[in-house]
Amino acid sequence: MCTAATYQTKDFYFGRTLDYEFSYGDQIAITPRNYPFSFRHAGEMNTHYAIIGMAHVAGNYPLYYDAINEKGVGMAGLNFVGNAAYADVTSDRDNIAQFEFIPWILSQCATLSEVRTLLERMALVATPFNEQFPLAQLHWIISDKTGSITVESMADGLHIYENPVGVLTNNPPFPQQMFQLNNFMHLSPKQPVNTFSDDLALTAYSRGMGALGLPGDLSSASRFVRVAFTKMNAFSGDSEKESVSQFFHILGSVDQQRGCCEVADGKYEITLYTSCCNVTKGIYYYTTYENHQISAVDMHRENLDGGALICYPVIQGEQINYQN
Ligand SMILES: C[C@H](CCC(=O)NCCS(=O)(=O)O)[C@H]1CC[C@H]2[C@@H]3[C@H](O)C[C@@H]4C[C@H](O)CC[C@]4(C)[C@H]3C[C@H](O)[C@]12C
Repeated sequence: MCTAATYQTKDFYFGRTLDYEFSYGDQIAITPRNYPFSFRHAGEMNTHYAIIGMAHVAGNYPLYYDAINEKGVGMAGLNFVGNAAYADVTSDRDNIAQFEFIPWILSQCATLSEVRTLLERMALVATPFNEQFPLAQLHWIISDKTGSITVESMADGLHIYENPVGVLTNNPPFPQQMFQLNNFMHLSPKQPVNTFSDDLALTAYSRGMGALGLPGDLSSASRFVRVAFTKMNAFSGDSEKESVSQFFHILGSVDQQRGCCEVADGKYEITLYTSCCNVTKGIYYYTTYENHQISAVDMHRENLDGGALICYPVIQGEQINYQN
């Protein structure tokens, strides 16, 4: 399972948890402006906006999981297994392979409004990267500081939904996730008052009772409600450190601990990494399951006019700050 979220303070933040039982081998990859993209059905693109994100790099190609561009747009792909379906190539569309979707959008859109325009003539097609990497069944959240959309390519076509809550998890399809929030409209960060019955002396005997009923399990539907509640009520100072810290706390609400979600005998899904991008400033912060210290890569500390990928390894292993 995975969860993505946005957060606005002075700057705009975008990130995700990547939950799985194994890692594909990830790196923080910066695609500079003159890296040549060769799209399978949509031609060559030799100059474009710079991109930073988490990727598996295969044959010098950045297979992004989540990324932002230098203009302030963020995008993440999350599992949508059993529901994702990709189209056949047709002559009247921009045919973009599923693995090209993040580069296609982030290389040329400076705003969410430009994303919407580009999506009008795009089809997500079933062209795999290679035999080793078959199609990933995903859906996507795309955001800028003005809002978010969800993109779901299904058997009945490409769906683009406004995403007013700015979060995404996995199944079921997005309209169902949004609808189920109706069931939780009574939740509140404030203490409840007794509306149950005037004839009973019911009291709020503990802090936090306003959110009694918030689902605590790791299912995708429950994580959607939990992260939506946390994000919509999250409050922090607007400095960089306060914002980044608060963002990791928001996604911490859906953290997956090894042992709680068994996917096969003795195999467990865990939060492999959590990212938090300052989209405004082009900084990719992350923590991993084994390393709670926040690490960061700042795209603007690199020469973004280059033509070769710039990659940083994911730093693993707890960094403990001994005080004596
Ligand atoms: C496994 C990842 C999604 C994690 C997730 O959503 N887990 C939820 C599990 S569940 O549904 O709730 O059960 C996805 C996110 C991005 C994906 C990768 C990116 O799409 C980039 C390439 C795309 C290639 O087609 C396949 C390899 C790949 C490198 C993908 C491997 C894998 O499918 C990734 C890493």
